[in-house]
Amino acid sequence: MSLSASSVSWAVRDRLIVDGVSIDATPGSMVGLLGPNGSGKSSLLRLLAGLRAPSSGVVRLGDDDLVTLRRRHVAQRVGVVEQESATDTDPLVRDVIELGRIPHRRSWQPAGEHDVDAVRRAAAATGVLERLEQPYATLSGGERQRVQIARALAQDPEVLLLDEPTNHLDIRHQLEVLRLVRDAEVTAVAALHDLNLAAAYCDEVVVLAEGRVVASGTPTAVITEDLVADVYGVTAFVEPHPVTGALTVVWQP
Ligand SMILES: Nc1ncnc2c1ncn2[C@@H]1O[C@H](COP(=O)(O)OP(=O)(O)OP(=O)(O)O)[C@@H](O)[C@H]1O
Repeated sequence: MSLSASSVSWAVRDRLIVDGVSIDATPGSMVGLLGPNGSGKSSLLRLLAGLRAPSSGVVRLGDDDLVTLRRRHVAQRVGVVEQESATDTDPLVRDVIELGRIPHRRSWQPAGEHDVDAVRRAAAATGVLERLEQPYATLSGGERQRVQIARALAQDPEVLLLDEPTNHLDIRHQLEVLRLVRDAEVTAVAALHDLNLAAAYCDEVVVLAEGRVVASGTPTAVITEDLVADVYGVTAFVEPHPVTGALTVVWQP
């Protein structure tokens, strides 16, 4: 399923946080949102998720304007992994992942066999199967992040929106999570800070600065030494890796 934004803006009081952004995530593709702190990545993801309505412009899920769709219809199709997910109860890991099944159940229905299977599959895919009976609050930061990704996968979404899904993870789990998202049959949009990971896993990247798109396209076309200097204000060397050929960004300290 495609997800697109056309000239989407979002303002708080007089300040435009997202300013006329257009992006197009084609079915099955993985789009990376790049840009410095405060450039509007999380705000844009919330607009794409329908958690906020744009001040102007349109977000479309498939052919439909997101604001016209019922919440449940969206929840059955769009999974969201936000940066911090606080809970005010003390659930087990199993309960947290099972939340992903709620949009697929009638309100009075308890979890069925299909739901239990979906939870186990998502937990196995994210490496948290052994943690299912552990209180969520006692997990490490990286484990919590993987449980949140498991919750979104258990939702069996067609679109997955992820806000810095790798920021707490060790390198093996960073690679595993991005591989999982790329290989899942979903359209994914992920805010990422690591340009090397974005280049390795994204079909397209969109670079934001002060709420506006300053570049978009394939990682190789977009992630250049000039762009890094302009957008992040740092010097980098961008070259194909001598062994793998992958685009590699090395920082000048
Ligand atoms: N509800 C709000 N009220 C006021 N300002 C807001 C609100 N939400 C976001 N902002 C501001 O909008 C700007 C963009 O924030 P956002 O979280 O979207 O950036 P980001 O690119 O995700 O940043 P980071 O990389 O640090 O996570 C920031 O300056 C932030 O302070």
